[in-house]
Amino acid sequence: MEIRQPIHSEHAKQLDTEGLRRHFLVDGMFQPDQATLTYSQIDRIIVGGIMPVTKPVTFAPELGRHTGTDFFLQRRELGLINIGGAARVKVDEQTFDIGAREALYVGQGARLLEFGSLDAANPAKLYFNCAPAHTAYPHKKITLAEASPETLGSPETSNRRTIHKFIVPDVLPTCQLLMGMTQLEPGSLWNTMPCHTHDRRMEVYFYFDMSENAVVFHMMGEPTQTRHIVVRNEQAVINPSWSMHAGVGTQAYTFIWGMVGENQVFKDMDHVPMTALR
Ligand SMILES: O=C[C@H](O)[C@@H](O)CC(=O)C(=O)O
Ligand SMILES: [Zn+2]
Repeated sequence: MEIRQPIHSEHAKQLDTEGLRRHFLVDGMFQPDQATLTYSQIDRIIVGGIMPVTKPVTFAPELGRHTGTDFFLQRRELGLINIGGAARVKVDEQTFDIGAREALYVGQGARLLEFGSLDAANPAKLYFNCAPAHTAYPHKKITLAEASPETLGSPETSNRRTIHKFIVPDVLPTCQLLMGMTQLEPGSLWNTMPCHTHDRRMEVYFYFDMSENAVVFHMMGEPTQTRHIVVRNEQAVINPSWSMHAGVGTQAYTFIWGMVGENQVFKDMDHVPMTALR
């Protein structure tokens, strides 16, 4: 498991391209028959990918070595969204079939997790966020139809997109984790612009549905000190609370956002006036 230290905005603004990528970009998340984990000390979120191909991937109690607990989710909750083929996930005695673009919430206290693909030729790709938790809420599958949708933007401003809120208080209770998936309409290239910060929550953006030659210029930094990171298919960016976050692609794309921190109010954002951006 890789550890990322928290970072001050005064340090971040001095970084060059390589430095920004080292601190904020998460790459190579999907490895055959493996789980990959990146632990950010910002709100202690763990970001990762699970791609079972020839055999199931398990989260056995030993994984608790990373968290100093008897088992991995002893004091944590986990949310995942499947961006690949059909998956079967076993959580202790329960079994969940998670199709493409469906989500699963696993509450605190789950000991044994097993992630399998139903078809090795079209393996599941389970992108997950995991955060410290204080109580056990029920495990729950969330379909795309159950995710509370919100369509924003317009073709004129190239930001027409639908925000599918999978893991939010309107859909199910969690300790702190919020997750959703934002899909851009063909020809729309901008996400989250006009942009915002939320000093009370950090956020990770994971981009996918991109062709080999497509890139997203992900914008981050203090609103008056913006920087960009060139992001390719299936890469994620860690956005500290002080950082704005938005992106523009060379083609339409989809991304998963996940947030942890102080509150769970989706609309609790500090909107940045367009005239303030530098
Ligand atoms: O705090 C909320 C997050 O930044 C995203 O939900 C925004 C987003 O998906 C979008 O506007 O495209
Ligand atoms: Zn945000």
